[in-house]
Amino acid sequence: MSGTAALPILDLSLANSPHQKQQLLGQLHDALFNVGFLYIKSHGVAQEKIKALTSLLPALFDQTNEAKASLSKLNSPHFLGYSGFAEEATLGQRDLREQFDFATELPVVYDPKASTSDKSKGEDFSKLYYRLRGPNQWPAEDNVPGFRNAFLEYHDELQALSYRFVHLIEEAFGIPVGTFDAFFPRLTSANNAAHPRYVPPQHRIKLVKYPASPSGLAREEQGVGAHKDSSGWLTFLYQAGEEEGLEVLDASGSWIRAPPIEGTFVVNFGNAFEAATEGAVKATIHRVITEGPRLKPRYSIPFFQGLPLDLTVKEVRQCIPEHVRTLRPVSERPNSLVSSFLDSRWESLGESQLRKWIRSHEDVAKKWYSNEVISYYLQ
Ligand SMILES: O=C(O)CCC(=O)C(=O)O
Ligand SMILES: [Fe+2]
Repeated sequence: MSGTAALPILDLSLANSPHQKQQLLGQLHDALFNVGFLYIKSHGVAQEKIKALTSLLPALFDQTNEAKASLSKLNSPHFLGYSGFAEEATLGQRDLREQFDFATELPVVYDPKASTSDKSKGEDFSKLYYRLRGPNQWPAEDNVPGFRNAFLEYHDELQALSYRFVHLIEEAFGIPVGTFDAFFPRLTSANNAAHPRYVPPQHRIKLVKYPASPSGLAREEQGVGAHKDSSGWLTFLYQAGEEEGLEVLDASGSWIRAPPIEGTFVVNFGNAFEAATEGAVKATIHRVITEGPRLKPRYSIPFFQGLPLDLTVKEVRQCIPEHVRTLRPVSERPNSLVSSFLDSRWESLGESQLRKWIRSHEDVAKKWYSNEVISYYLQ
């Protein structure tokens, strides 16, 4: 049974007034360290850009099966593209949803033969995990007119929001604004000239459809099983429409509903964030269920803020003072912190991401990666 205890809703416009900002930072501190899940409103993302993308979701999913199959993730060593209904599983059970995985539109960089002279410029793309980075599979413009443009504009808005929000987190942590900026170098010519220490990250955006179930269900069905987000640093989830289903596990082990609230995004923290803060901020477990009749499909759009693939959790930790990392007593830190990040083999984000994608999409992995690589990451 799920509860209805309210999750915090933070009004980001309070950041514009020096007086009210302290109130916002106090609420953010509480949401970070005590709740691990929150809504944000007045977030500055233009409503018409959200609408431009969400209004195309029915057309995107209503493409013919043939058109969708032509965009299958199987075509992509970057694990980008379409996964059909119930093709993925969480906790050994099928997730009753279909989805498109998109990302920041970027060219392939992986170069297994990168020379040492390239390395001296900080451009060594020989590591296998750089193969995760690459371009999207776009639907044909005739099938979903305007999609590419709407997606790219939405992406840019969300990227900007995610960087603004990281600045607020820095303030809530009591560390200088801009501490994490090195992880998010902007893709500008000026930056390229200066060779930033890290390669700008690729963010991932999933477009998800949970079907209608007009007759209701005898028992709860799994839209997506209980999980922590493993794709990024922060997640900004847009729930399009009024259909419910998202639930969050609270500290006492009860499921709390997180229904769509107009004009908001839900924000939560990924595994890397939990590992970097040594569990002071939790990657809160959440799931999507279908309970009873749902007359319309439910659409959602999680934006997973990426990090540079060569960044290690140790490097991030060095930017977070000990007094922040130890805010949660050892006894309350989640056991799952013995996550892949604490195994030195997967310490860099790229290693842990490649492991995650190979484990969750063995069919794609088999097509693009060697048996040796697959068995290494499946151990
Ligand atoms: O669809 C939703 O509301 C949440 C989806 C989700 O948690 C995920 O894809 O990681
Ligand atoms: Fe999630």
